Parts: sequence; C-alpha cells; structure tokens
Amino acid sequence: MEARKRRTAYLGPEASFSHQAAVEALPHTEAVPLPSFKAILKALEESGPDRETPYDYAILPVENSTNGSVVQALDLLAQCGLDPDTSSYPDIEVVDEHYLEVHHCLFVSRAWATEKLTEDEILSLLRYGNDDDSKTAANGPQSGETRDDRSVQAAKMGRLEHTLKELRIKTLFTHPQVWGQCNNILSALLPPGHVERVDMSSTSAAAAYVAGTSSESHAGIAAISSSLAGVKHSKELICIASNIEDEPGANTTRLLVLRNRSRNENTPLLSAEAARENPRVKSLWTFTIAHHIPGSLATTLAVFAKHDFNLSAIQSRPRPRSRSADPQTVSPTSHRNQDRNWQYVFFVECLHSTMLEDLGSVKAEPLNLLQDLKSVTEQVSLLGSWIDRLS
Ligand SMILES: O=C(O)C(=O)C[C@]1(C(=O)O)C=C[C@@H](O)C=C1
Repeated sequence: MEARKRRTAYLGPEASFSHQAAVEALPHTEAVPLPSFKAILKALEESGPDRETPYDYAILPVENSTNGSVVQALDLLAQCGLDPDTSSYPDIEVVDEHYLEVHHCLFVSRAWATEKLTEDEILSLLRYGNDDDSKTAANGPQSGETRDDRSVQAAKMGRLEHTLKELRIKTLFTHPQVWGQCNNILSALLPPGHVERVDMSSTSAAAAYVAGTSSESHAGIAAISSSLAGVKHSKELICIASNIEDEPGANTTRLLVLRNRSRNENTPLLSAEAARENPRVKSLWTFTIAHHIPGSLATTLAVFAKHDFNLSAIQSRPRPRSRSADPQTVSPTSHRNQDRNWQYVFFVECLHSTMLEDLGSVKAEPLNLLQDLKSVTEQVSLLGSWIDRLS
C-alpha cells in the first residue's frame, strides 16, 4: 500500500506567509490551508490515532522581529497543555521552530490601475515591483548609504507618492500583524486619518479580496501581502511597491511547528545525529501562579535556574477564563470578576543543553523540572522542546 503523504495545516488561503513557512519547514508534507489559527489547532487536536486523514503537523506564527508577539496565536497556545480539565488542546505539542524572512508588497487591482495610470506608469510599475533597488524606497536612508543612494530613494518615494495619489487609495486590507511591520511607509504615505485599515484573516485573504473585486468595488483599495500572493493573482493584481516593511532584510517571523502527541507517542523528535550537531535545545512553558503571594513569580523563575534552564524570553497574557481559578474558591469578600479579569498566564522560553540523550531517543521532557514547578505554580505545562534553529 502506498504510504500516505503527511499533511501540514497552515493559515490560508494559499500564498500566505504561513504557507511559505510550511513549505520551507516541512517540504515533504502536503500543506493544507485552514481559515483561522483556531481552526488549525482544533483540526490538529482532532487528529488522533483514529483519524483517517489527519493533520500530522501545523505551523503557527508566534512573533515578529519588528512587531513583537502574535497575540492571537499565544492566546491559543495558552489553552494547550496536558491537563484535559483545563486545556482545550491537551494533545498539542511544539516540536520545532522556523524563522521566515517576511517582505511585504502593496497591491491594487490591475483594472483600477489601468483606469487611473498612464501606460508608461504601468510599465514602470511592473519593473519597479521587481526592482531590487526598491528595497529601501519606502524606508528612508539606511546607515552606510551615500547621498546618491538617498536621492534615488527620494525619487522613488516621490514616484510612489504620486502613484498612490493617482490611485486615490482610501482603504487598506491586510492581517493585523502587518500594520506594525510597515509602520514607516503607512504613516508617511497612507496615514490612518486618511486611509481606513481593514483587518483580514491573513495577508493572502487580503490579496484574494482585492483580486476578486469588481469594477464597482475596486476603486481606491489596496492589499498588503506577499509577493507569492502577487504571483497567484497576477492577472488581477499589480504590485505598486515591494519590500515596504520597516526593516527590509531584517523583518523575520518565527513560527512554531506543532503536532498531536497522541498520534506520535513513540516517534523520536529528532535523530541522535541531528541533536548532536546542534545541541542547544529550547523549551516552552506556560504557568499560572498565586498572584496574592508576594514573590511567587520570582520563586517560580528560580526553579528554572536551579535546573540550569536559561530563560531566553518571558511574557504574559491575560488568563483565559477557562483556566482561571474556580469561582467557588474565590473569597466571597473579593471583587470576584475583577480578580478573575486581572490574572495572567506566563510564557517562558528556555535554552538548555541538558537533554541531548532524551532528544536522541524518545521524548524531550525535563520531568524533574516539571515536577518541581508543580509545587510552586497553580498550573504548569511544558508545551514542547525542540532544537534551537538560531544556533
Ligand atoms: O497573514 C499571513 O500571511 C500569515 O501567515 C500570518 C502572519 C502572522 O500572523 O504573523 C505571518 C507572518 C507575517 O508576520 C504576517 C502575518
């Protein structure tokens, strides 16, 4: 019997950045688009051993080097963890990470551009969109640039300003993560007071929306999406500016690779060779603490240090109600709802090199640390361990 091709769920539709990451990180799997982060986690959670066409992996963006955390993804990760009483996704674990270089393009409908621009302008746009020199056009001078470079950029910026004016851009569509990644050009040429921003479920959904508009609705709208989305919709869209991110060449999104642990109980995460070549391991933990006890966060962090786990990142998110303290146990004199609102889930990421043997064999679970953390936290989950892809 022919072996089933493994499947990776990603935030669709096709040509999103998550799609690109899925293809790069898991090239031997079939990348399958799903409409939201929540749909992705649900589909993976339901991909237990009995499922005939399961998702073997999922890929989820968690942070961007320019704009910080992808909070929608973190809030879902906060609901992962082994305790089925408190977790919506008890079977999901993190098994790898992927760093994706992210470049954004500004697209308008080709039909609208043809109505508003001259033939020469369209031709020059077609060249400009693919012109490597345009990398910094929207981002002002970079260090080490000459006056000549700067005047070329100023000219390009002027041209873009002119194009945007001709096209009368009034509404912009993209994924909410992107606004903060393209802040320079947006505040200079498409400022919020003049241009409405519409959040879409993904950058590729934004491109598909503008590509699908009719002559009644294509006037003055634009999408910020990947160049891949431009290729997919090349008949309907034209790129009017490429590399519009604030830090061209340094705008990176980190995505986590997830899988369903009940399906993979005995599958090694990594070969012993891979672990030996790259012995730095990362792990991701979530925990909640008794906020009313002074020093409880410091006490918890000290446990990581005691076990030689080097904290590389810490952040908190408001605690989902499903994981908040049982209202029955909250003191009747407290402001119950206020107490429950102002509770946090902490996310801690660690670097450590102590689990080489574990990684090479079956599972990377720093069980002793987990045991000790249980005694100082209200709830604690190890979401997964994987090789540090930055080292
Ligand atoms: O909208 C997309 O294309 C996505 O894959 C989502 C996402 C994100 O959530 O961060 C992925 C990478 C970029 O940072 C922008 C958007």
